[in-house]
Amino acid sequence: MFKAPEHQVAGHQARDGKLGPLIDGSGRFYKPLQNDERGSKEVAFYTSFSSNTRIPDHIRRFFPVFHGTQLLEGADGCLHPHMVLEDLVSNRLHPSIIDIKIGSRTWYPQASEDYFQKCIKKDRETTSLSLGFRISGLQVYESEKSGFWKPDKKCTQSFTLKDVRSVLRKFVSSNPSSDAIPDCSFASVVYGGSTGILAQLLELKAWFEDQTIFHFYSCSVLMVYEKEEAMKGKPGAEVKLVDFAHVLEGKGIIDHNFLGGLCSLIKLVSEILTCPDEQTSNGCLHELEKSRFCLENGV
Ligand SMILES: O=P(O)(O)O[C@@H]1[C@@H](OP(=O)(O)O)[C@H](OP(=O)(O)O)[C@H](O)[C@H](OP(=O)(O)O)[C@H]1OP(=O)(O)O
Ligand SMILES: Nc1ncnc2c1ncn2[C@@H]1O[C@H](COP(=O)(O)OP(=O)(O)O)[C@@H](O)[C@H]1O
Repeated sequence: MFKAPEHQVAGHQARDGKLGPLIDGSGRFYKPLQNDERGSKEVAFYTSFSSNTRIPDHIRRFFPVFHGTQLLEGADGCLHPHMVLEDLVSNRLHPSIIDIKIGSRTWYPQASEDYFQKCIKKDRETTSLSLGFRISGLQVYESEKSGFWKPDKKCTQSFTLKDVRSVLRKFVSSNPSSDAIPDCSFASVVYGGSTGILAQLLELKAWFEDQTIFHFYSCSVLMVYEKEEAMKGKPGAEVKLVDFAHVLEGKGIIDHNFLGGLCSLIKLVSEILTCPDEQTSNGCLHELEKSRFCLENGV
């Protein structure tokens, strides 16, 4: 029985008759091929990546395993080709997830004028240009009672640099939805340690300093952890890469756009580990949370 994934934080969603990813509980994630060239480009990337013997195993583990394509019925009732991918969160109960779109430019060389204009507008209006990445979506598990803190798309799209710093703290805090200063309770176990997120990002960076096989435009780093594990001090946070609809051949050139964004993310995560107590203001989050509080409480 196929259904829309419970834990999707960004991207196109299967609802209102529109196509979006599906899962069937078997540990596989079925991503529909978009019907312009994006779908076929992503399949081409997975096919090329899967058979490329120059990708070391310690790097391959950052990518979802690709199991080919399959025709499935979409939300519109018609059959559509889907990429069959490893479901990156199927082994988790309450995954805290953040999707970070890397690169100061999300448009690729040779993109159409319309696509370029659309991307550059988003890059300028978000932190992509200033910071080298933007947060595309997130959910942070808080408790059985309050569930996930999941800012809506409008809020996420308006994150300023200050918000991004704050959200990266909230992501590893036990009080993400509160107006209080994020407590960063899980920073050391999630971001730190020899196998934590910072170590994984540094491993990826080392590869990106060398690899000239691919250029990853508009690709996201997904960071995932489970609060229950973090509370017990158990490592288990993971960094993954998703969305390869705009990957180009690297042609012997370093992917400076991705590498720059990755370095910037590494810097911000490192700062949280060195100064977990630093106070941050929530910017738009404050306002949105205040209005949500007012709505919920009839104020
Ligand atoms: O449709 P939209 O406006 O939500 O835009 C999608 C983006 O959502 P955003 O608004 O930036 O959060 C979406 O971004 P996320 O994956 O959500 O970060 C993609 O950029 C998508 O384009 P493509 O499939 O990568 O070519 C974008 O899809 P297209 O508009 O290019 O179909
Ligand atoms: N292999 C996967 N396993 C689990 N979740 C995934 C996987 N790939 C993507 N997702 C979820 O779907 C979201 C959107 O994925 P993405 O590939 O960027 O789609 P789109 O091309 O529509 O933007 C991600 O933010 C993540 O929450």
